[in-house]
Order: sequence, then structure tokens, then C-alpha cells
Amino acid sequence: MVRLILGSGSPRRRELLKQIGVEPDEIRAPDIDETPLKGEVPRAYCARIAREKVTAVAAAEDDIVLCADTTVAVGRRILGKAENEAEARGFLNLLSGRRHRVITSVAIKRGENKWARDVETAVRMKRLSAAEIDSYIASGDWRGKAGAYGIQGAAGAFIPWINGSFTSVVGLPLAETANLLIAAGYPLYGEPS
Ligand SMILES: Cc1cn([C@H]2C[C@H](O)[C@@H](COP(=O)(O)OP(=O)(O)OP(=O)(O)O)O2)c(=O)[nH]c1=O
Repeated sequence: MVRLILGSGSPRRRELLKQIGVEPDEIRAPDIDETPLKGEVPRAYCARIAREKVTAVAAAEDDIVLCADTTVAVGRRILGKAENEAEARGFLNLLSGRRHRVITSVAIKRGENKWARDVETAVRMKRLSAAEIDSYIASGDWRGKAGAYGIQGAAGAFIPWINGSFTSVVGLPLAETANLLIAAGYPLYGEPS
């Protein structure tokens, strides 16, 4: 039986996999430097980080390792996870009333073989009032989330429109992830005949 290692400490990614009936055999959170390179654009950054995460997770030859990275992009600007309330406020002020992009890159390896997909979704955030920002910051729900919001929580009320993949915004694009897992030999819908 093939073993699946989820190379992610994100509870969202574990939940999303569960949604399609996938329970990892093990969780090994990668520890890499997530600093963008000088002049690096968001999509290239996100793709690089997901691939670095999967490289960083040690696994046996026949194990499948799955990693991902979610990055919020405003033009060429990369918004990762805010470190404190002030930074989170800054992110929300920047996103307020604007369209931005959420990119999730998924990377899988099995032995020497690697597979990857980058999924981009356009998201519009309504213009936020001071009261909305204050209340959201106080809730703490921004913590640990790229761009300092989680569409799956209270901030869902701030997002009137997306074009793309909802599960990708939450942290793992399930349609693409399912395809990658199957390509790597994971028996998602039973053993291949
Ligand atoms: C935009 C957005 C991001 N997020 C989350 C998904 C990711 O967990 C997080 C982005 O951080 P990531 O660096 O992608 O992942 P992580 O640090 O949580 O976990 P790991 O590196 O171990 O895999 O933001 C939401 O939950 N909802 C949203 O709407």
C-alpha cells in the first residue's frame, strides 16, 4: 500500500484532503526559508516555495509527498502571512475595495519523480469599513493565513466575488490535487486496473 506524507502543518490542507477522502499516513511540516528573492514575482515565488517544501521533506523511495504554498498577490507585491496585528491591518487596508490574486502551488514527489501545478484565482474584496477591520483583527482569524484573511471564515463576508478555485484560495486546489495524486499512483478511486 502506498504511503502518503502530507508535507504541511496547515490544518486547512488536512481538512481539504479529508473532503476527498484522503487521510495522510503521516504529517511532516517542512521548515524552509520563505523569504522572496529580489525582484521575484508572486507566481514564480509561490511555485518555487511549494517545490522547495517538497524537496525539504524526507521520505522513503516509494512514499508520496504532497506540499503546497498559498500566496496572495497584489500586482507584483507578495503578501504572505502577517507577523503581527499592524501588518495584518496593513494587508487588509491594501486589499480593501480591490481585486487581487490568490495563487496556490501544489508539488508532489515520489522517489525521483516530481509533479506540480500552479492555480491562480482572482478575488474581489469589498471596501472594508474601520469597524469591519477592527472586528476582524480582534477575532484573530487572520493569523497564519496569507494576505491576513481566510475566505472560509468570517472574512467570507468580505468577498463578494471570485473567479477560479475556492479550494485553492483556502489552501489546496482539490481538482488539480486529485489529478496529481492519481498521476503519482495514489489509489484515490481504487487501485488502477
Ligand atoms: C487566502 C487564504 C489563505 N489561507 C491559508 C492557507 C495556508 O494555510 C496559509 C498560507 O500559508 P502557507 O505558507 O501556504 O502554508 P502554512 O504555513 O499554513 O503551512 P505549510 O507551509 O506547513 O504547508 O493561508 C486560508 O486558510 N484562507 C484564505 O482565504
